[in-house]
Amino acid sequence: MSRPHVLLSAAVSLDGCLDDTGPERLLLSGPEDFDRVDALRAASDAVLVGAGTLRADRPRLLVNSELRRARRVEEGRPAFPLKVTVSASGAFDPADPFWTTGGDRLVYTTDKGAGPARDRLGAAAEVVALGPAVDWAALLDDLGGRGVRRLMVEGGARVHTQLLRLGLADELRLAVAPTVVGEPDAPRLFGPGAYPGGPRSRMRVLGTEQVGDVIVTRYAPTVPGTAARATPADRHWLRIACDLATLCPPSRTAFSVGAVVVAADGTELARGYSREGGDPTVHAEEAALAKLGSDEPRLAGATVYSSLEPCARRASRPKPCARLIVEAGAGRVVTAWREPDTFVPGADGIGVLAAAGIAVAEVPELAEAAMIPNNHLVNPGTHK
Ligand SMILES: NC(=O)C1=CN([C@@H]2O[C@H](COP(=O)(O)OP(=O)(O)OC[C@H]3O[C@@H](n4cnc5c(N)ncnc54)[C@H](OP(=O)(O)O)[C@@H]3O)[C@@H](O)[C@H]2O)C=CC1
Ligand SMILES: Nc1c(N[C@@H]2O[C@H](COP(=O)(O)O)[C@@H](O)[C@H]2O)[nH]c(=O)[nH]c1=O
Repeated sequence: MSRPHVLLSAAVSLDGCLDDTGPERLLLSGPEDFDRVDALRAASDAVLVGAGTLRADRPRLLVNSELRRARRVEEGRPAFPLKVTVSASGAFDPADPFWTTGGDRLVYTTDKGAGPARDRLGAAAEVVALGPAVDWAALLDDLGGRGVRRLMVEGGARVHTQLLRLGLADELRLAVAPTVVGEPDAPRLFGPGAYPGGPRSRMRVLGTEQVGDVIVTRYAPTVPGTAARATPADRHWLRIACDLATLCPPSRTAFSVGAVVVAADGTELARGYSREGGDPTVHAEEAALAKLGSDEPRLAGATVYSSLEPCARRASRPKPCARLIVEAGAGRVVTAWREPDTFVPGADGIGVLAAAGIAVAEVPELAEAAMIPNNHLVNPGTHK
């Protein structure tokens, strides 16, 4: 089931605070920036805040522009995005404007929190219990199942911190306001703890703009996931591998494949594609790995992204790519497309990797992109 695109949105002071400690909500954005936020909400299927933000800010979380609401309706969408919140306690005040304005509302909570939440909210919201604890991956799966494609998360600190730490955010859109809060107890955007890749890993900057007097920067995570399910950063690297496949010299007797090797801190180590450099039989993963010394320390724990499942048997070379990956010491493979029977019936590169203890994540949403440069070779009706 596909999860929504998760956009973390926040405004911070120059010292990284989301708010001050006073009773009034601190407006870090100016009018132009609040209008940018309104446009982002209008482009989202759902907007989420934690219960702490509901208590501190009493937000309405509406699309304020009438024109934007009208456009949504013209497109066959509800005027307002779904409003979502998360709570363990289920302690809500039904008089808060979150529950009395806008469109549909949804609460994710624990088995324990569901009773109090239902008692207090009645018909104002649907309450979903996710077990003894709220598991963010399950929450995103559930939203995906409801047709939510774009989720905008508007904080607060604890919610942003968890989504970034878990590698579940596709993008962080951060407005930095020209002000310093200076209070030691003011809430900071990200709390202390371990983040993917550690402090030396760097996100990608997707773009930056000045909006009124704030600077808005868009960041995307780069650190590979660690589990059998692909993360947003994994999909980014795999898209690059699929793009590389389009660079392959054409062939009627071999697949066009792209590969990227990425270290555990999100640094790209090498990339390659089939028949790169005029070698008529070199494979993408082989070409990428050949650019690294066998003593490259970052290979241990690296992830190999390959548009096609690494090969398990080959006629032209002694070692198939699945074996090369095992011998290189990489810990994980992410791939878009299982090898069809076109050239090697029953090839099971994923099986070879799994037998060697390598975690394999498949991203079937990108299979079509991986197939495009191979359309002349495969009949889509016969893919396994
Ligand atoms: N400048 C900006 O852009 C923004 C600023 N803010 C500021 O941030 C501050 C609020 O941040 P914060 O206090 O961290 O609050 P959050 O909005 O992150 O909410 C935290 C609460 O959400 C619930 N929650 C979070 N994660 C889970 C989970 N995994 N399982 C179950 N429940 C969960 C809990 O609710 P419960 O207690 O009910 O169990 C928890 O207490 C305010 O000062 C606000 O003004 C907020 C948004 C944007
Ligand atoms: N203070 C602050 C933000 N706070 C966010 O805006 C929400 C309230 O929106 P509304 O219901 O429309 O008033 C609030 O709950 C919090 O998520 N956002 C920003 O872009 N910039 C800011 O300076």
